[in-house]
Amino acid sequence: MLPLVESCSVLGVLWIAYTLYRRWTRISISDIPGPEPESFLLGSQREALQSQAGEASLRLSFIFSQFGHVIRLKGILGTDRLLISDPKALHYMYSSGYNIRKHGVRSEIARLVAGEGLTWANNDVHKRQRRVNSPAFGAAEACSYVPIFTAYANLATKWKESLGADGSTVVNAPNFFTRYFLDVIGEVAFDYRFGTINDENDPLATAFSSLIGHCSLYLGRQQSSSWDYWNSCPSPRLATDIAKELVEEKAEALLAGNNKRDIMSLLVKANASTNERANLSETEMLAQMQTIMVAGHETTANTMSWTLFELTKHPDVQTKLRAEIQATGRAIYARGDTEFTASDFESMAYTTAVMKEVLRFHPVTYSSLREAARDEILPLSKPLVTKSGKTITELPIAKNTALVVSLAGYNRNKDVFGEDADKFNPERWLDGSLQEKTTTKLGVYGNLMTFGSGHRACIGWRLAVYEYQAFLVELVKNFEFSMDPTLASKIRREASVVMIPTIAGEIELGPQLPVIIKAVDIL
Ligand code: HEM
Repeated sequence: MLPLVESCSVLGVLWIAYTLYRRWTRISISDIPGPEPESFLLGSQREALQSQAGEASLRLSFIFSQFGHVIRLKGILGTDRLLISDPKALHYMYSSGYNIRKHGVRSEIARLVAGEGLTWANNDVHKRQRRVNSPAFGAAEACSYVPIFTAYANLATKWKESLGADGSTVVNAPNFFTRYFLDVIGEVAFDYRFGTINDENDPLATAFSSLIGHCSLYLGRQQSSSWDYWNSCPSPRLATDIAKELVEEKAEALLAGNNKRDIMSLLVKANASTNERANLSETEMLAQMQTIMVAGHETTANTMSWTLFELTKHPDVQTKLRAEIQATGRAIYARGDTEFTASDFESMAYTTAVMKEVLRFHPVTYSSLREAARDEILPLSKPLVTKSGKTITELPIAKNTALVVSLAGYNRNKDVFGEDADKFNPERWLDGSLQEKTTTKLGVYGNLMTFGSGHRACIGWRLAVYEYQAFLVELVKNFEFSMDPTLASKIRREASVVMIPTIAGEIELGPQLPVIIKAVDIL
């Protein structure tokens, strides 16, 4: 047997030879400009994980704006990956089906958190799962949930009970919204009452309530060992057990001819009418429910928190928004109704503009990781100058190249959203300039990448938009929002699984956004 040193030397030589062979024979992206990595071992990973959400992409996009919106980043052990916010490249990627697939690492994380559901699946399995899920997420279904959204949003008036002598109080927005949006998704998805708003101790709510919010602070920032991470997570087993009972209950209701409209009942129904080879197994069905809970509550909850943050910074926007909400409210009253409907929501141009601007400026899912399933050529919107001085309009990439899609970077691309794309300005959605600028269509809402694009775009986006609007309308109708300026400057866009507000220096305290609220006289 060879002594250890000699064995290691042989292995080392083989590894170097293999690396050189790969370098000579494969398409290389090493000529694409990018920042110097912090070290060979970590590449730019630490910067990407420790800086604020989207910051790396926004800053780097700015630095390399003369080269276009594709940047090479170093991963661990010298591996290359591309950070992309170029509209044409993204359009190509998102219309390439599974040739540009979800990255294996992201699929694995999705499997650990939510099981083998939609966010985990790839290729034919994803296609099959998506087909069964789709009927539960159509436009009509989303509209039918508006009364539920409005009823829960109404409960926010409870804040009035805690106003102090000066007529104001401070609420930590993310804590509040996480509980509210969990209750809403419980009802819409399962027809199940979690009761977290009233601090009822429901076991399923406990299992879900912080699955992303709390755990992802660990996962995203890698501040602790994976052991700490799993210790901090609520029991996925418990969630599965309860989901199992619910699926059985829905199946029995379906057999008894009881047509319920919650997502799980619609899913059970769609599955029952799909032929056996194309339907979901029991494990897959349970994973869908876990997936919907995970994907569908922290996203909307944090979007609502970032909305309040912007409203505190822009009192003028708040005033204009409230005026439109009150005017629409009066029109609803005049026709003899009491609640906003989906078509009332759609008629509110300024409110919609504010929502789109928040979704553009604060995409809570700020990046997405893909990989090329085969050698590809990415078209570019603008010519890119490589490090060796070549100008290219197409970028060849090798099979398995990791592609970091910067949703945040694209949403602030000046070629798409105008020269003031770095500013929060709802008016851009009303002055007509965006339509003229936009050449490449992406996304499912407002040409934004906030809900992703293509065959893996957010399946719950319609539902999310109505839910978001119901809460925005109710809150702005009832309250005025402001913030202590010393705290406002300390708010961080924390790069967790979703973008969470925290306070600089107090990250270990979890999500924080202390907003001062005051009751508004309802006209
Ligand atoms: C503001 C709220 C939301 C935002 C910003 C958001 C964002 C996204 C994004 C960006 C993706 C695509 C990720 C990728 O490309 O890999 C996605 C996928 C997904 N979203 Fe949402 N989402 C929101 C709300 C919801 C809601 C309310 C639900 C369910 C009720 C939901 C369920 C899903 C599911 C199941 C997927 C996976 C789709 C697939 O892979 O086929 N989302 N979401």
